[in-house]
Amino acid sequence: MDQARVIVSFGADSIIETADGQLHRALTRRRTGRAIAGDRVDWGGQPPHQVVIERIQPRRNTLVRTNYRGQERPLAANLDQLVVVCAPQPAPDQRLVDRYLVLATSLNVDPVVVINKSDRLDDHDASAVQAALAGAHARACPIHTVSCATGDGLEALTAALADRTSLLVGQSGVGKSSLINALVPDRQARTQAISEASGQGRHTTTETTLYPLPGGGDLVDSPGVRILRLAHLSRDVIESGFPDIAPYADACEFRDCEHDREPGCAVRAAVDQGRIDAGRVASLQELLAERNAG
Ligand SMILES: Nc1nc2c(ncn2[C@@H]2O[C@H](COP(=O)(O)OP(=O)(O)OP(=O)(O)O)[C@@H](O)[C@H]2O)c(=O)[nH]1
Ligand SMILES: [Zn+2]
Repeated sequence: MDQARVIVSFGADSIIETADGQLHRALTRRRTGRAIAGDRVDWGGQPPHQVVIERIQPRRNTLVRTNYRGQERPLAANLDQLVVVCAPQPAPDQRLVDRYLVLATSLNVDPVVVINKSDRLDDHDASAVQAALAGAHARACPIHTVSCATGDGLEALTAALADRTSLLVGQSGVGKSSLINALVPDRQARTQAISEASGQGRHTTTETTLYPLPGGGDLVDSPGVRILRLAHLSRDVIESGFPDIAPYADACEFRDCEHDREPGCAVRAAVDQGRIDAGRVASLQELLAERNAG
């Protein structure tokens, strides 16, 4: 059986890239289940028609989107790295950065931070960005400062992405599309090839898509993950996304302490003593509250 990588999927159809670099539209059998971007699959049939995914290889992890009812939809599989993109504009949002760091923990992947638009980064912006990245500092994440406009820092980032499958996340306008364009020089041709392979003029730009990088590794762009619900995660997973707070949380008097005004709250005490960042605690509280509400 031949092996391939799933590039994008829509319903029961997928576009797969075979070992020889060809893109084919492939069908999934009902018993095989739905393939998603990043899946490694065994396929058979007669390209370019009647290509069938016979088996989806076991996934290392699965990125899921959860709707407000708690229903999960798988978006991408086999991620190695979460690239959190931020920029001086739009102003970085610490709560969102902290949510992405928890997402990385829940997927068991390494977070990497990219500060884009270095060409626009003055001292005032730089300190606002650093403040929002308190969680990245606490977790000792690699941080790459780059500019898609000037090319500054892109070489070092390319090296950090080599041979790994990296999911790009970040708020709207930070430059995720610009980064993909800068790192995947044949992106336009690729998008064209995907739409030709898919036939029927399928609209694939809103679907989670995998882009192979010329220097090895892949980038995953997932518009669906921009709405980030984490209410389905366990308290343990959420807390392990906060290694700077976890030791104090363990010392709170109540196991389900919300680190608000509970007596014997070691987290509050640590904030008062300047040992942990108050913004980080606010992020943790927000996630725990959503969990309790959900
Ligand atoms: N000055 C400067 N502007 C940049 C840089 N990178 C991207 N931009 C600009 O920032 C704006 C947003 O970039 P996009 O790449 O569309 O951002 P995005 O994160 O993909 O946005 P969404 O698709 O809404 O999620 C565009 O006007 C880009 O031209 C950079 O390095 N420097
Ligand atoms: Zn507490």
